[in-house]
Amino acid sequence: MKRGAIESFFQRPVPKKPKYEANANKSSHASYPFAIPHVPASFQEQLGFAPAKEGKLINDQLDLDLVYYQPYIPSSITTGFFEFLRQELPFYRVQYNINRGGVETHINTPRFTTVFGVDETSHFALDGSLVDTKTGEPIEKNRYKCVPRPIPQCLDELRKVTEGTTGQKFNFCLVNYYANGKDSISFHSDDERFLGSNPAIASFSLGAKRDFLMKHKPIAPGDRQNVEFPKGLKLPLGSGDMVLMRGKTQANWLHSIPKRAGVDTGKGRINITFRKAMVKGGTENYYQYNVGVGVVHKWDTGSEQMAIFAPNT
Ligand SMILES: O=C(O)CCC(=O)C(=O)O
Ligand SMILES: [Fe+2]
Repeated sequence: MKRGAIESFFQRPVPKKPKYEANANKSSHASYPFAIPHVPASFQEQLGFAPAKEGKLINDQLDLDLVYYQPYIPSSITTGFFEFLRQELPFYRVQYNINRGGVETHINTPRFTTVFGVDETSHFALDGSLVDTKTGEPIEKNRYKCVPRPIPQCLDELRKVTEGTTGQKFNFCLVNYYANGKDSISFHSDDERFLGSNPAIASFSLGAKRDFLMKHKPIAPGDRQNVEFPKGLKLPLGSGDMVLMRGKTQANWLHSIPKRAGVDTGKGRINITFRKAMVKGGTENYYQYNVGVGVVHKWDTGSEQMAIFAPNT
């Protein structure tokens, strides 16, 4: 053995034992960089008890319509489910250029992202191929520039439970991983036309607690003159919580997860949103901004961080 090799062997961190029993079954698809295990059977069983608490309506402000579940996912599985998803999903750190008022700007998305699903015009057949929703025939080869990915079983089980609770249908699952307090999402609304009017979005939190800020969009002078400008909101999203945003919320409110410094900011947080895209532009948009064209990252259990995924290592 070469000198150095033995040292690095002993210095290599020992992977932590996972907090769950692995499921031997996996979701596989040509579009996945690697197979994604099904949710452990014990988690699946516990998901049957969701929502763990009744949702609280928050609709006492102008144009705001939220249901806040504190928590939605049973607390018995939140830590395990967080660790499972962090370890088993492919993640990306997407970069892109935008043109803001003639100025070309390079954006480094300040969090890890991944996305699964396809808009209403197509769906996945059992063999994993895409078929046209109206005709049931295979879609034309050039329908998408991106390669849509089916929602893996481990997220699809949560989607089904969420559809049951909310009475809404979802065909997309977006996942954010905030590695620490430096990762964030700036104020925005999910009001793209491809979601249709008054979209319902179910947004889950797992892992570290992070503040979710909401503020009303500016009201044009002369518009709604006799209404008081609504106060902002701060929801301290904890592991297992779910916020359902619906009605006029996206059209009128912005939301963000700001950067944070100090205690607890070294811990990771996963956000999962379920949405429904109506047209193919939604599929192109979601893959462009949440998968992109860059390298795949996967959780490294030894160093306990996202690492560039190299097959067969
Ligand atoms: O992380 C969160 O709670 C919010 C994520 C979000 O707003 C989004 O992905 O559009
Ligand atoms: Fe959002």
